[in-house]
Amino acid sequence: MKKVKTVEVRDVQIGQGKPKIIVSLISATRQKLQQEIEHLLQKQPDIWEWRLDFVDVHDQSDIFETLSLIRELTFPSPLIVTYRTVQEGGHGRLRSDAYKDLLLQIASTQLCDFIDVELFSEDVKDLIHAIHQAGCKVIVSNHDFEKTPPKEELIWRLREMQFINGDIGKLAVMPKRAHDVLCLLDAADQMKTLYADRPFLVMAMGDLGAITRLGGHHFGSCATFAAGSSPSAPGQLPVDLMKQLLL
Ligand SMILES: O=C1C[C@@](O)(C(=O)O)C[C@@H](O)[C@@H]1O
Repeated sequence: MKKVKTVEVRDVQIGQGKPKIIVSLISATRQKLQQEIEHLLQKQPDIWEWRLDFVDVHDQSDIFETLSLIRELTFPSPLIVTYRTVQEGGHGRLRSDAYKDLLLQIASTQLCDFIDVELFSEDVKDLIHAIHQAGCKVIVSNHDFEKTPPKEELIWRLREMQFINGDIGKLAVMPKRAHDVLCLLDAADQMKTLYADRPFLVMAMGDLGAITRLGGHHFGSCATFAAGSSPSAPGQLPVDLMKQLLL
């Protein structure tokens, strides 16, 4: 087994100890986001994710003000900003250049710790490098909302995420049968045993995949996503339930 570098943000060590619980914020307005955060603060998630594809990103000064507020309310917990594209199950419709510009603008604000970059985005390696230069860490992600690709493909994607220098890799698939869940967990276990030199996380979505959200850490997953006011992906459980049920 390789030595896994942990990723540290203030006093949160990702890749060590308990799996970190990440709560996804999906409200569409600043006021609702504020209410959502105030409600969730008492549940003490480890990490926050702002799903930027749920808001209108055309007014950038508005986005930066909202980001600044989210940062203030959630600090010192680590904050991830994610703009999930429609190709990967989100609402984001920006074209490639605008997607890259947006992520770089966000990174340069220094108001978050991680930016999510989709593995199959254009010039992904350069984009990751530029985000690093701007002082932000990168979660490289890939989502298949239709199916679970074969195990070898899943391992290839996880390895590629670290090869292109993401700080953390993240893979989400949709299982159609129980065997798909086993396939994902098997891929994670092999990744952990043979290849991983940094943290990664995997999840199978939907009810069938819920077990991967609750017990994925036994197979190498460093964190798990929980729902804020409502789930940002199928199968997410509310934070408090997740805390009670983690296996
Ligand atoms: O990539 C992920 C994982 C996720 O899709 C899930 O299945 O929990 C939820 C998203 O908000 C996050 O960006």
